[in-house]
Amino acid sequence: MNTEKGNLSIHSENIFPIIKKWLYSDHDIFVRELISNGCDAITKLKKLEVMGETTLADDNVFKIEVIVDDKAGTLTFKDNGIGMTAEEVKQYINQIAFSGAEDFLSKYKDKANEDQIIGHFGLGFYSAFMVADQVQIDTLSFSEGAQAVRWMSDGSSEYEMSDGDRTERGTTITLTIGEDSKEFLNEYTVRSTIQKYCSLMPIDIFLMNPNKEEPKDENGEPKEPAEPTPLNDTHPLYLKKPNECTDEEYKEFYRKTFMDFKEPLFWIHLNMDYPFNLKGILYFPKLGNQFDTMEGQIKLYNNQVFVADNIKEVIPEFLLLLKGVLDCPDLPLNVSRSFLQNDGFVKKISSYITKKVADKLNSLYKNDKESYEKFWDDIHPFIKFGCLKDDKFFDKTKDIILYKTTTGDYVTLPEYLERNREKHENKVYYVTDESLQAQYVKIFKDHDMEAVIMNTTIDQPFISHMETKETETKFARIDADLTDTLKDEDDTSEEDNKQLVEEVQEIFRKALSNEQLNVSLENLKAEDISGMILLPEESRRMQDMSKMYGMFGMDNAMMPTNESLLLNKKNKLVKYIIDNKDHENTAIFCEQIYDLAMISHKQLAPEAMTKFIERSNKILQKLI
Ligand SMILES: Nc1ncnc2c1ncn2[C@@H]1O[C@H](COP(=O)(O)OP(=O)(O)OP(=O)(O)O)[C@@H](O)[C@H]1O
Repeated sequence: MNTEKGNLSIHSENIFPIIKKWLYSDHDIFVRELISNGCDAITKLKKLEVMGETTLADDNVFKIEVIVDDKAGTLTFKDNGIGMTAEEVKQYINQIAFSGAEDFLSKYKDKANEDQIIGHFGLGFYSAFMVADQVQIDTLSFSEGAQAVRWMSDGSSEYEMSDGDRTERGTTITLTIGEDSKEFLNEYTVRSTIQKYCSLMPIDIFLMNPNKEEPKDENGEPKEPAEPTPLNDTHPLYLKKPNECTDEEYKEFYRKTFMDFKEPLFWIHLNMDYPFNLKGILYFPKLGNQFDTMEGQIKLYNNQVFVADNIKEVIPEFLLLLKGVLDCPDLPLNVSRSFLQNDGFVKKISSYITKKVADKLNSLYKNDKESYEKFWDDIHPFIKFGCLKDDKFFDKTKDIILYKTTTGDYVTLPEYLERNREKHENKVYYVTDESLQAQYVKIFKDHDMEAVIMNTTIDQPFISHMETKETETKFARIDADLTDTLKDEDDTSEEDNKQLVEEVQEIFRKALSNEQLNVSLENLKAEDISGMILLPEESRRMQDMSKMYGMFGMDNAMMPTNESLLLNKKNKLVKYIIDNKDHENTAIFCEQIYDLAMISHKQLAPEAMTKFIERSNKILQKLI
């Protein structure tokens, strides 16, 4: 063939700089594009062999080699696939590849980042120019008597084609890396890029570096080179049938894929062929400690080619808290994200995944309740978040939501309500901080009562959600009010009691110099409790909200607190105060009782704490 020069069918001379800039954020995807072209070329040849169209040598081993040569300034992708004839290069590279790129650019160039297409599928061969000043193709078609072809372009929309000298079937694509993309001449960068995009591709990928010093043995002699190992796993576990996979294999796949050496709790193997093709494994990770934010990672693949992490248009948001791999060849990934969001097919996939997750949780609850309870502390934030986000998920899981009680066991809401019906009907008492509220928990325990532990960030919105769904049931924090169970009979008449309360309130207000203080009096069964702070549930929720949102600049101190001091009429100290209003010790008793009640309600402010310590010391000294 004579050397042929031509013009690519691209209208704008400036197309390369535009696309380079536009794709700047992840221009490493050219690695994925060129390697997956190599995989396709090999897959096509395999198919031809199956069809009897060609025979392969007995020692034929399919592979893709990536060669980083920093001295020559090149990065090379070599496959032994189907190859191309001169005609095919003209058709596929000069026309299809470039017209594809032009089409891509005209569609997306104005949309900038906010509407990027998912993972830039469809960019193909052309993406090489994002990093290369020059691209050379050397290819030899599998067809008998084919002539090798060389094609070159410097990205200026002109190309040159001539006979090539490749002697083995397949294609080599050599990129002369441009000045501002030199990182792709670094073996480590190339390796991690291949691992990012190609770790599950179906053909073995090897990385070579001809400039690497040969390893030497202790005598300084060159060592026998180690057998090269591929960078990828060509048969990812999710392709196997679930009943053929062992627990160890699932754990191993998890470790390898997420570099997480904590064992996952359990997993769901998705394997669907109809009405759409979806395979994958979702793992429920173990939370490291309570401070770990739940941050999952769902890797999306298209026929074993990595697309992107955590695409919330395809995967329901709450599932992004899990870790997993999903491979869906049917997804229309070369469209914009906003299209995906509104696509009925994508919605079906997403609700299928949600259903599978709910089914798995239900079957675990039914068939292995012991493990389910054991996992609960790790999985509950995820389930609760799912309930808040997705009504269907809530409907499917509402009966298997557990509540950890202060007695240490796990119960469902109906179970809790049933076993506490006598003491407080339709009311769930909860603890948000076990150590801070220890005093209240103790009182509950002393009276054979139980509260549930709701101590994570998700619990407050979850409680509100439950109250809208289960309108009969009310939730109250353990220090919100006093149940009748804690009170003893009181034979004081209402009128007398009212008067007494007013008197005691006056004494306390004076002692504490606090005219706003609300005091109430009850006959508590536990005599040794002098006082408790009660804060109505609604007021506390308001306070919490204002703390959370900073209440639009509103000063927290301006929020009415509505806290009230409940005094125990049966307690000796309280009795003493009532009988000795004017005694010199009365004020100090009032202050101390108030602070003690406050301490088991919330943390004292620094100033109050200092006073409390000083006063406690003074009281002790009086005992000498
Ligand atoms: N390594 C290769 N071996 C054989 N043919 C190739 C190779 N690379 C590219 N081609 C041919 O060039 C064509 C265009 O490649 P390009 O990567 O631009 O698009 P594509 O692979 O068809 O689709 P996509 O845009 O999804 O990557 C391919 O369809 C294929 O026929």
